[in-house]
Amino acid sequence: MSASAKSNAKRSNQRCKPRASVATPDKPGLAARVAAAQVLTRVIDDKRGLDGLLDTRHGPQAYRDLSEQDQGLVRAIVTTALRHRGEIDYAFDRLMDRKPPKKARHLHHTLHVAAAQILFMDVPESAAVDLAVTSLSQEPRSVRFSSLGNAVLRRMAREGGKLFSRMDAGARAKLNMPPWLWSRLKKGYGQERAEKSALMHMIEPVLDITVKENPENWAEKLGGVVLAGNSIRTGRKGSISEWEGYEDGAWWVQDFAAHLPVHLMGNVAGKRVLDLCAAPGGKTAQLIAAGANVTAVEQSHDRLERLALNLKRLGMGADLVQADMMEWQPALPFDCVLLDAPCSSTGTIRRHPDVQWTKSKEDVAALAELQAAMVRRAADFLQPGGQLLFSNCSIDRTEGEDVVAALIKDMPSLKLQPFSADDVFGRAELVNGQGTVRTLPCHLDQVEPPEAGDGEALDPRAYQGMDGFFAARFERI
Ligand SMILES: C[S@@+](CC[C@H](N)C(=O)[O-])C[C@H]1O[C@@H](n2cnc3c(N)ncnc32)[C@H](O)[C@@H]1O
Repeated sequence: MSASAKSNAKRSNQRCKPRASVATPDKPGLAARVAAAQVLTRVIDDKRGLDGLLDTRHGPQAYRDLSEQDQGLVRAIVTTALRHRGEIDYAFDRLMDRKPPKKARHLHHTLHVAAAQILFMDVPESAAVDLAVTSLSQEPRSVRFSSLGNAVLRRMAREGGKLFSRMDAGARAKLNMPPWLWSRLKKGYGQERAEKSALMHMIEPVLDITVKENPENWAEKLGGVVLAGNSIRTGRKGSISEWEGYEDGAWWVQDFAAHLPVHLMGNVAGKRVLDLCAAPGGKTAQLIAAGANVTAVEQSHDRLERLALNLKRLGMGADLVQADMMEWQPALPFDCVLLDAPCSSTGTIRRHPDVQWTKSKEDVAALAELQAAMVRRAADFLQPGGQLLFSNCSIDRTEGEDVVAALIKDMPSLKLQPFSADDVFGRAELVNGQGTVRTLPCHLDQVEPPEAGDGEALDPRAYQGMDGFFAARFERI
């Protein structure tokens, strides 16, 4: 071969080298593991939310190309890896003699995907190890780590379970929370409630729904229990569109905690109610079901569309406005305003274990400032004597109690109307000394699981707990 042909062949070989992240999914189960590592990379390194990444229209190509069954496997692996992230790091720290470079991200995420299966899932360990090592050896950035991966994962399969034998459940759960969030919880609510909440984060809960009417009837049909009012804890997880009553719009998914703010507004029948930051519309639906005339304001076009579709399924109507509430101006003041403000969503970690890895204390501080500005703006939309309900799904006091404490000091036109246990179905533990409602994942931990039906038997802990939420009620002077 001539020198120039050799050099052309070399160039062509270089062009043909497999590009980063293209692994040949030639073994059963490999494509799902490759996709799981990609999704985990986007959550941890790019701080992207899991819901968007596991969307069958917008998720990464490697995920969208999978069968429905493999997509389910990816979801299970990634959520397990996120729920147990601290334990997995702890195990690797003890089992690796030589630490790989921090920037070896493909290696890092592939090992986490394998460890989630080995330590916490019902997957044959040999398959989890073999597929991880194949994935490493097919990826140019990681090929040099494949024997290291093989050694550490085999060791994890042999010794991983024993590493935790002397650690109590609370200490294990604490490992799985980023240190900043753990110290906020401990400082805010004490060691016991912080540990119990961390434990709840490790279990995916069953779904709660709110029904338009006949809660007892629906609880029986869906194998659940009535928690209070129209809120039902079903005995189920999974694909809701196949459940009885979904098509007919008899109910919508809403955690017990998320259903409280509208309940706390009292009787809204016949009142003009402004629902700010309204999508996807669980609280809009509650307000309409309670007989209010609702104007719902939402900034995001896509999310407003989703709200409209949700109301359509429920056979409900409201005035829908796409606007930034900080700019919008209504023609007339309202009797009541609900501001369910954007927040860090740290109260929803049980259902969204990515949240604690995508949000930071800087995000919390910025959101708390935004919430304070939003409450001030929301007060302008009320007539004198009108009621403002401010809520969000953060478990950080910075976004709840602290916002309210500052408003009490410097906003004389708003008077806090404290809640009592009677406002929350007699549950005194949900009302704090400030007179605001503070729920935590460790609350509502005595729910009687429904009688076992013929469906999948669930961990009884999946029936306990609730989302973290905050709610404060003001009167406009
Ligand atoms: C926590 S979610 C609301 C959940 C909703 N209330 C429910 O119960 O289904 C917050 C919503 O506020 C919207 N939002 C954020 N900033 C806004 C603004 N300046 N004006 C109007 N909506 C806003 C977001 O797009 C998001 O849909």
